[in-house]
Amino acid sequence: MANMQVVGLTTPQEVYVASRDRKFRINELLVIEDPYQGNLIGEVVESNSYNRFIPLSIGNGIHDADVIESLKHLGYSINEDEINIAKVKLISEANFPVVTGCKARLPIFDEVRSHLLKGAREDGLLIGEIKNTEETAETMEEDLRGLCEMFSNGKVYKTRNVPFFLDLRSFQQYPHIGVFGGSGSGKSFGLRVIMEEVMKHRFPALILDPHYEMEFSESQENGLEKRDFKDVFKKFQIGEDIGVEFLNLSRGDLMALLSAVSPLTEAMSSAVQELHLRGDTYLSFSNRLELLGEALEMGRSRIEQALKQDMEPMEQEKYIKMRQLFEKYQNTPLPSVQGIIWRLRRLYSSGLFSHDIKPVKETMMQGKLAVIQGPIWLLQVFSTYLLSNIYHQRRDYKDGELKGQPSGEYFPPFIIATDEAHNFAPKGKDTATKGIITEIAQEGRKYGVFLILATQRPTLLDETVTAQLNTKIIFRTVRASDIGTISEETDIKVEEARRLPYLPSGDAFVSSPLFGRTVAIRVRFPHTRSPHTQNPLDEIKFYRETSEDNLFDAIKPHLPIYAANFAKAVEEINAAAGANYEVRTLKAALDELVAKGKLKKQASPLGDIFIEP
Ligand SMILES: Nc1ncnc2c1ncn2[C@@H]1O[C@H](COP(=O)(O)OP(=O)(O)OP(=O)(O)O)[C@@H](O)[C@H]1O
Repeated sequence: MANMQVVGLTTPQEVYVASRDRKFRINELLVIEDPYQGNLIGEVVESNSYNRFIPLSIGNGIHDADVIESLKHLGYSINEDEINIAKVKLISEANFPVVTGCKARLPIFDEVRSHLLKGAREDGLLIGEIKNTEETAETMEEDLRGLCEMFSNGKVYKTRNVPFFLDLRSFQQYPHIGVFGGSGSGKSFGLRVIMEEVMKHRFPALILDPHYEMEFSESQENGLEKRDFKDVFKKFQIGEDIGVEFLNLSRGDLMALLSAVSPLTEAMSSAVQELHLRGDTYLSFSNRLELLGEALEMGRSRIEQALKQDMEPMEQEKYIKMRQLFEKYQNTPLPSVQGIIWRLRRLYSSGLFSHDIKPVKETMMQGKLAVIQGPIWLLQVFSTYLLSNIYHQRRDYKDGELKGQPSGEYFPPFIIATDEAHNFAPKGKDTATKGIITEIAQEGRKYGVFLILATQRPTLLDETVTAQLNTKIIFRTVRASDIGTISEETDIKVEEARRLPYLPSGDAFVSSPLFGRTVAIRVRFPHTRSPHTQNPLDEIKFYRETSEDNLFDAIKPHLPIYAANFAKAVEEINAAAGANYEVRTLKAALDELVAKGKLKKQASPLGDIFIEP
């Protein structure tokens, strides 16, 4: 075993450890054998190596002199040996400064189990591995070994480190999770892994998916273990599979929907207040608005005049209705009515009002993941309604149960996840969704409703919400303002914050009150992949090849093709290949097949002939 010793000045929080024959790795845990205080556990936060070619200087130099002095005392020859020095932070503060010169060593698993594993394994979401714990993992029990697959340098392999679990049971105490990281940092992989784990536990969940990437039916090609999630998630497109039932909208819901399209002016809000009536369907509400709009445009005298004309009874009825509306709502400004109308039309044309949220609820009731897809504006509109609806159903059920008078239909605890969370709960701006997300962030715990919010820009996320995210998973972050926010909002150490811009994709720090410190992890390789992982270059190649194959199959029966009967061939080939060639483009495509050697071209007195090679 490597020889390691505490060197230099020590404090109850921090020591330097030196070794001649072992390089220290950042975030590894060490046991410091203090003769008076017993064994103390510390974590390497900085690691340096020196030899005679590199002058010895540590950190800001304060410790130089006494570190060198004590190295000499301990028998190191500063000018000859390689010396490895680690800055080590004690995980729990010691009572006194650590004794200089005392021995340090790598821990066996049982000594550090409580710092690495929390909760029962069967309740854990297996997120990945704890960095630099190989040696300690060797003393770990068999059934904790090699639990997940990792991916590095193009290779997939079983982890050799201690696994990292997030304890699902502890969500009740520390409910919400933030996932932060810049572009390409591994945030989407991370979110995917979390959702896969949630599905493994059959915990009801929904995810808002503005990027159309949360698809779990395709396995990673190079994964070792295949896992099928096809039966435990369901994808819904807003406006196509799901929507909101207009009849069930409260006035508040309706206003939230309209304002999610574009913020409502005060005049518009009060117009909605007046014009939306209990029991309104989309048709009755929109008719009322359209007629009122027309009436306000015409004005009273022109309506009266129109009514004096001879007209069809239907027409007459319309003008009578317009007159009534005019009398009742004449003080409503026309631009407000028009503003509401176009917002309403936008919602209608999205298909939102042609469906309901039943399929989402059913999916969640069955302990599955509902993936909700749509453009971000529509997701905002829809999720406001959806989240309020299911959260309040859960809350009412639970409150009823507590009061001993169960009311309402049962709805299970659930998880809500989203990427681009700063769009749903932005700092300093009101959006339709912000209210409900803040409410869940603050009170969801009581009802077993948990948030997983991912964003590239933690600084743009509403502070109240950020403050409620107990567990934060932090990937590579480059922007100084975001590093600032992260430093303020987590217990991440200065040394770790400094490393944030350089973390490799897939590495992250997890800051969680459950661990009481930041844990450095690498996220496991997901079982499934996003539908966008195909390289655009491959996509083009694939498309070209398949369309060439299709064309070849379609022309085969027509070979040989003479230039003279090209026009006739085009029609038949288009019909057979479902294509849209013209004489000119077909000729070009055939020439390309000739160039590829799939066809041959012969010159003849009647023009070119294409034949099989
Ligand atoms: N846990 C991981 N293990 C191995 N490789 C990873 C891991 N996470 C990410 N990567 C690599 O980094 C790439 C980018 O990761 P990912 O798509 O998750 O980034 P991102 O942070 O979500 O970026 P964006 O926000 O732009 O989508 C992946 O395609 C993959 O090659």
